[in-house]
Amino acid sequence: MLTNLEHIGIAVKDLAASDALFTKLFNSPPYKREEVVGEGVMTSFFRINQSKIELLEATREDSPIARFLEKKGEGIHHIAFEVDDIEAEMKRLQAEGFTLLNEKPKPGADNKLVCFLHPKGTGGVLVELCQEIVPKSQDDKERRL
Ligand SMILES: CC[C@@H](C(=O)O)C(=O)SCCNC(=O)CCNC(=O)[C@H](O)C(C)(C)COP(=O)(O)OP(=O)(O)OC[C@H]1O[C@@H](n2cnc3c(N)ncnc32)[C@H](O)[C@@H]1OP(=O)(O)O
Ligand SMILES: [Co+2]
Repeated sequence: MLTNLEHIGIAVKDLAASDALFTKLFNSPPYKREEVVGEGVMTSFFRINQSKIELLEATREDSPIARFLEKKGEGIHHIAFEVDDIEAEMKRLQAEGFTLLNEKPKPGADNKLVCFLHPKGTGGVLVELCQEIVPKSQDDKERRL
């Protein structure tokens, strides 16, 4: 089940310059920076109450962000939804005819497992599903309660 709009991803050319711009806009600095090597990105996260904005800068030429910037320039790159069970949701969406861009959940930023849906099948919007990674010990503890 999709439970929440988790974040909006914005592709930027220069993370330092965009951090400064969005800090002014939100009147609040980013709460973290994190590199996701598998995606070829450096991210920066802002929180506005319940809402989260993810800025993404490419760290290599074959990164999806580098390709997007080349073709479309800076701007909204994807929207991400929180899900309670990512594997079940991937199965459901595939059965509904959506194209998954990864067969298995993969590591994202901010302690999440993620999966992307091809924008060609989602009205031209790149959609990310994400599920929080629960530390094994905490998961076990919750099961015992
Ligand atoms: C930080 C980790 C994680 C998190 O935790 O939040 C992230 O957010 S990582 C974000 C970066 N990673 C990804 O985007 C992975 C998924 N993306 C992809 O697999 C590819 O980018 C893609 C969507 C399959 C496109 O790749 P490719 O086919 O190689 O590029 P093209 O440029 O040829 O695009 C084909 C087609 O799709 C349109 N397109 C591409 N990107 C987007 C987009 N972000 N939103 C909407 N549409 C997009 C592109 O315009 C092309 O259309 P046509 O020109 O009409 O053919
Ligand atoms: Co994202």
